[in-house]
Amino acid sequence: DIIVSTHLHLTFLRLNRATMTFPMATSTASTAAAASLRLLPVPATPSSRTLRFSPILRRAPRALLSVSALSKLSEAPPVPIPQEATQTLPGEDALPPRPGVYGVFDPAGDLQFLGISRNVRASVEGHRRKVPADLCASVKVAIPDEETPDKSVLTNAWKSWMEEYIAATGKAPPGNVAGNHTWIGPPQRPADLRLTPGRHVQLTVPLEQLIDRLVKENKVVAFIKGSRSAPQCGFSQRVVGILEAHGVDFASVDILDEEHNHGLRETLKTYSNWPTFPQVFVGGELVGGCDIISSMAEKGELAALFQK
Ligand SMILES: N[C@@H](CCC(=O)N[C@@H](CS)C(=O)NCC(=O)O)C(=O)O
Ligand code: FES
Repeated sequence: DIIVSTHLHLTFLRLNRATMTFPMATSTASTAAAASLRLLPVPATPSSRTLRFSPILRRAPRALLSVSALSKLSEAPPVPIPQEATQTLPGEDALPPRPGVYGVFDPAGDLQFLGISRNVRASVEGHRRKVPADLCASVKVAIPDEETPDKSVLTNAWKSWMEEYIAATGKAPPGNVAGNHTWIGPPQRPADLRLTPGRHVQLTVPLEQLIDRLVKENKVVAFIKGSRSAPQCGFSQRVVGILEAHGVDFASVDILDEEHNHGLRETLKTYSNWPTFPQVFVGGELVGGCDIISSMAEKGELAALFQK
């Protein structure tokens, strides 16, 4: 339910605080701290749009629905989060199950993470379970007036809080810095490719033809034992590790997946004239298996190979 992406580059928008409008896509003011950040993309919205955000005021749930300016991060009231997972979270007035932005603070009051969520309450609950308790002592929340706000409304509110924090401290919250997976976990790996939809579907073309198309349509393909996220053999695991460490954008095919790749294990040996797995193809040609890829990596030859 957390929709913050850590893979995309962020450019900050200058915020016109007098009118509380965000001149969209007009400014790329980035700070030194922002340069080291890889956070949310700037949504391509053509014109200015007015944000209507209100702070969560404890014991004043109606304030949620009033139309007022987005509270500043520094001024939003903190909602304490009980440390014990068995203790219930503060009420839905303070922590609503609604779309919004939130900042999580450690016991010293330092901001650890700024998030966007379609359900702020559920996200905070999730963090409380997964993140060490000493990072999660209180939360500040801003919920838009609309029940189902546009993603750009949330994104802009998040940016405004982030901008305020960076202006005040010169750095991003630790949990939002690229590579920190404490709060939103590591990026998902792409799924393994499958030659067929399943054994129930009768093939109308020979398997060789499917292999041929697959290795020609995908620049780099690794045929491995097991899936990319859970290789079933040390040789395959090693090759996946090397490709990932080099940031190679590659497709993987599990030759042990008899349901979707039935017959591939033997047919590929004939197709490539290579008796073992893994097999790495680049531009439709077999480069080699584990030994070859490992030695190329050691000699620093992989970058050139994958640039071709
Ligand atoms: N020296 C090989 C090591 C890989 C290997 O020996 N693979 C074996 C065991 S996983 C294999 O694929 N055997 C054929 C088979 O299992 O069908 C390389 O560089 O890739
Ligand atoms: S499956 Fe045993 S060495 Fe690869």
